[in-house]
Amino acid sequence: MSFRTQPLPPARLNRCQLFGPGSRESLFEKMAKSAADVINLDLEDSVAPDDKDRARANVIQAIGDIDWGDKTLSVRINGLDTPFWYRDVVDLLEQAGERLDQIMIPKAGNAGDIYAVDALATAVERAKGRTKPINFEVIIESAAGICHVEEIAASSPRMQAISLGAADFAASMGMATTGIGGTQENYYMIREGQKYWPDPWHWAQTAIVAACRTHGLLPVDGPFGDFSDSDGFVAQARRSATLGMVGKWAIHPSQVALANEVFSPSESAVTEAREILAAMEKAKAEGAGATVYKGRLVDIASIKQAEVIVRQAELIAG
Ligand SMILES: CC(=O)SCCNC(=O)CCNC(=O)[C@H](O)C(C)(C)COP(=O)(O)OP(=O)(O)OC[C@H]1O[C@@H](n2cnc3c(N)ncnc32)[C@H](O)[C@@H]1OP(=O)(O)O
Ligand SMILES: O=CC(=O)O
Ligand SMILES: [Mg+2]
Repeated sequence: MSFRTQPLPPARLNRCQLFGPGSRESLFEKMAKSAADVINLDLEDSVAPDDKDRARANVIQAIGDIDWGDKTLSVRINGLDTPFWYRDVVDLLEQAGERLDQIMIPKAGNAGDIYAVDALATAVERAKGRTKPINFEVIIESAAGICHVEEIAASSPRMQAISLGAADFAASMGMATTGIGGTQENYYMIREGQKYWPDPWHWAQTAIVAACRTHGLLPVDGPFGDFSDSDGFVAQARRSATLGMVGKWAIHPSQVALANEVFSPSESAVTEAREILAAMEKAKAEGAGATVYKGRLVDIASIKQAEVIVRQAELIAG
């Protein structure tokens, strides 16, 4: 046990991040009116190379023109291996105004990548007298990224969240699939003639959760490409929530309500968590560190588990 206290992540909702291409401005109002907690206007992989300048200009215009309510507003910039990213950072920070909360850095490979964006963002903020420092969120979606996830999580005080990007991650790892997230047909075990499909994303997710929890960031599950498969989306999201992730991307509006539902604790879970806290209060008053709740052990660790659920319920209640 370390003597350091584990830092809490930013106290804001991140149950669903809705993405839309910066080149499709007809979607922006719809995104703003959605029930997503976070909006990601994309300048990266959903925008064709010839459309990058137009998409950047659209996004800058929309950040100022549209009422985004109390959503966290984020723009995904282009990767550091492209000629586009520095212009994304400079123009966003010089022209987009203070409504922009966050920049999403894709394909981060090590802490140096975040340092580079931090240095540029800091220079532009100082030059322009921007008073609200821009936050960062990062996508882990490469072999290098997952190898260096802990140093990436620790890389800058601007860091708020890390997502798993299943599509690029699969490509970088050389995984034999074109699916984006979810169950993979050929990733199965067999016992007595029965097939069973484990989760190929599990280890990368847990590595991200551990890095995020160590450094007080929000761990987020990325895209689920087959937006016609709502059962598959929910199953993936439930696994992510069970592992400690706080939310999931939506790449289509049909996924927003599903993500919000999975990442909001149910009434019965909140009631049970509150009852566990009450049972432990009673135990403490009686000088005990452990007691029995509904026939099972609860102890001081159970308080921390219950608090995770109650904290999320309180955030949702506002
Ligand atoms: C691997 C990655 O990097 S994922 C992240 C980057 N990718 C993206 O940002 C892609 C985001 N998603 C999209 O671009 C689109 O949803 C697509 C291309 C997948 C599908 O688009 P469409 O064919 O227009 O979808 P569809 O016809 O089902 O849309 C239904 C309605 O939802 C709207 N809609 C579609 N996508 C979005 C969105 N992302 N946000 C808000 N509204 C949307 C449509 O405008 C349409 O509205 P209408 O009923 O008022 O006409
Ligand atoms: O950027 C997201 C991904 O899955 O790749
Ligand atoms: Mg990607």
